[in-house]
Amino acid sequence: MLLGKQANSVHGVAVKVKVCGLREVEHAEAAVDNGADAIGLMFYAPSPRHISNEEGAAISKAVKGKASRVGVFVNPEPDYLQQVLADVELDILQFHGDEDDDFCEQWGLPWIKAVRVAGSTDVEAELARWPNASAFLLDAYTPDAYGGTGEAFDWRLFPKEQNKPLILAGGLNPGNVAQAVATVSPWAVDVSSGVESARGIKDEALIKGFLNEVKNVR
Ligand SMILES: O=C(O)c1ccccc1N[C@@H]1O[C@H](COP(=O)(O)O)[C@@H](O)[C@H]1O
Repeated sequence: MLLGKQANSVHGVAVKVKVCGLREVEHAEAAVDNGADAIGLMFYAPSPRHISNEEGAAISKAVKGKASRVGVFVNPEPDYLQQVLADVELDILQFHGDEDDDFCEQWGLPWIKAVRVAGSTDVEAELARWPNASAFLLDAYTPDAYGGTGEAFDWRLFPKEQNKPLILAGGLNPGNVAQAVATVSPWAVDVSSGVESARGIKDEALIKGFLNEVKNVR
C-alpha cells in the first residue's frame, strides 16, 4: 500500500512503486502481482489513459486490499470528482494540475500533489504551497502537457531532505529506474509511459521488467 490515512513515514527502507494510467484489469493485476504498491487511474479526459467511471470501478474492485488505488485528476470540476468518488472506490487522490491546498483537502482522502519541475523551479518553495498534502510527486515540467509525457527532469533538483514522502516520476522506464533510485533515493517511484508499448497501451512485460528493476535495488 502506498499511503495510510495518515502519511507519516519518510524515506522508508523499501522504495514503493506506483504504476499509473492503467486501463485494463489484467494489467492492474499484473502490476499488483509483481509487487506494485499502488495503481493509478486516470480521470483526465484529454489523456490517452483516461478511463470511464465504470472501467475505473472494475479495476478498483480487482485490486482492492492488494494495492492503493489512486485517482489522478487535472483541475477537475468538483461535480465530476464527486461523481468519480461515488462510482469508483479510491484510496488516494493525485492532483496533477493547478489545484490549491484547500481544493485538494476537501475530499476526505489522503492526497498527493504533483509538482512539475523545470530547471528554474525552486522546489522547496513550491512544496510549501500545499501544507496539507500527504505526499508529493515530482514530475518533469513540459509547457504543453500536464504529465504522462515520458520526459524526465534534472534529478539533481530532487530534494535531499523533506518531511513528507517524495515520489519520483517523469520519464522512468525499466532501463533507467535502478539508476534513478540509486541517484535520488526517493520514497517511491511512479511510471506511466515507460511501461507502454504504444501511447496509452500498457505492456505486461514492461510492467514486470520495471518492478523487477526496482526490486533489485529495494
Ligand atoms: O498519464 C497521463 O496522460 C497524464 C496526464 C496528465 C497528468 C498526469 C499524467 N500522468 C502522470 O504523469 C507522470 C509521469 O508520467 P510518465 O511516466 O513520464 O509517462 C505520472 O505521475 C503519471 O501519473
